[in-house]
Amino acid sequence: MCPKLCTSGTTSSPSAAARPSSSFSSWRLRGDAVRAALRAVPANPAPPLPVGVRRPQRLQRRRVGKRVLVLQQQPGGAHSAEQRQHLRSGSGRAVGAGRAERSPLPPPFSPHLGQVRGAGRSALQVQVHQALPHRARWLRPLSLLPALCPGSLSAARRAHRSAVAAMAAVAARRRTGGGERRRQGSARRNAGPLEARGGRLWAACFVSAALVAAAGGLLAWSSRSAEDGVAEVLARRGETLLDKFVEVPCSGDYDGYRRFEGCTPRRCGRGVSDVVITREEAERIRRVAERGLSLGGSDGGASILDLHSGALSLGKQFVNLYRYFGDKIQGIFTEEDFALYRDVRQRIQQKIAQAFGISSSSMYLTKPTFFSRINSTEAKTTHDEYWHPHIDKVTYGSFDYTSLLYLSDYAEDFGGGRFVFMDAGSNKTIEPQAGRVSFFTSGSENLHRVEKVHWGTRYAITISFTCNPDHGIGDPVLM
Ligand SMILES: O=C(O)CCC(=O)C(=O)O
Ligand SMILES: [Fe+2]
Repeated sequence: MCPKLCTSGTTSSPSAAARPSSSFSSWRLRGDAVRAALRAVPANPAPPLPVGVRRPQRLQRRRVGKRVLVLQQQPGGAHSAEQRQHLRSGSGRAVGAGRAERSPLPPPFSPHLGQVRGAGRSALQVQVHQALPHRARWLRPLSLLPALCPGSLSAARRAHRSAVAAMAAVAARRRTGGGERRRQGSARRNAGPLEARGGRLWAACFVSAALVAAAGGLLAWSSRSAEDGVAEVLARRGETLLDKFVEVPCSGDYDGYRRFEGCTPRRCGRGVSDVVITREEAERIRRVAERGLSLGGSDGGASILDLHSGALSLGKQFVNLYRYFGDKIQGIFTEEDFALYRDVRQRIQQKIAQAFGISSSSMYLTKPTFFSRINSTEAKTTHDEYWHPHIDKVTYGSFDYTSLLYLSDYAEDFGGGRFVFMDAGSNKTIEPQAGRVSFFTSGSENLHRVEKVHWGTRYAITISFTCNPDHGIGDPVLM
């Protein structure tokens, strides 16, 4: 048994010279110790980009029916030069359908910025605006106050002015003595009824405004979870969905790629199932993720671990787990962990094949396949910005079918962090729960994003499939 984590069919092992030397006595090393050790690692020359790796494009247009979707990528693409270097100089464990190739670029969250343009009213309304701060939403109904009771407002203002005048008169009387008494009396007499009337109106108005604010607050509360726009919940946490499937018209995205009949989507859509993977299995996989990610972790809120390439978030960059930890990672993962991964992957693949009416054997696991761990820590680099709307086929190229296996529970382990399909008119959300599998065709018919995580930690694993055998990869295995 190879003590290192390998991908089936590969024989290469990390160069000993490139490994951190002394400080790695245990895989339990975390954070600062790991960072310090890695600083001691000499930089490696960057070989050319692997064949087949798509260079990030700054602007991509996708046609969805009559609508034009413009996707803008952040400057620098998905990875900085430094990050690319780390990964390119990795151990080269990836295997595509039996042929060796170098490690792919890591998967991290697509830092794509979604933006939609369209002709007139038929344009797809992608709601990417920033949510108002929570308190501002509560206050918003108060702006309706003048419209609700303008009369009472002016009466209240008049009453206020009269009261001020009366108080001024009292002060003047104190200053000037009894001569002013008569005038003050009349001022008070004039102010009295007005003040009372205005006060009552003001109180009534205040109460109604408070009611409106409360109702608005309630609305804001319910829509806060959606963060933006109208949302329909496709899968609620707590329910057990057997086989939920919603068909959506395919985009033309697949036309730009070689078609593989019997696999390339002709029928598009999205599905959710809570019975493919058990909660116990999800919890076991989550423990694998926790162990792997405990070796590193992003300074920002989003960390990934790609079992296939070995890409692991560390600070503001990525390192290759296999390269930098070498033999030291033995003990982190067991044979059973990988058998479980394979089993889970197979069952998800079969589920997808069944839902889309294709043969499971025509689909191939593709890269990247990765664990994600998200918390509410502020993003430090664009790689931490997981919440941007994106299309997997644009982001990852080879994807035809995307699946997500959730490993923790929305509203119990974390707040925010729901998955959102960004549809015209009404977004559709999926509330993660441990063991829930969500899958969908990867084209722009399934534009999506993840809500920001407000508290707690969210774990998931992305497992995706391609129809092109050349883009297929083997399951990661412990050899
Ligand atoms: O974690 C999720 O729910 C979605 C992640 C995602 O969109 C992706 O990996 O492309
Ligand atoms: Fe995605």
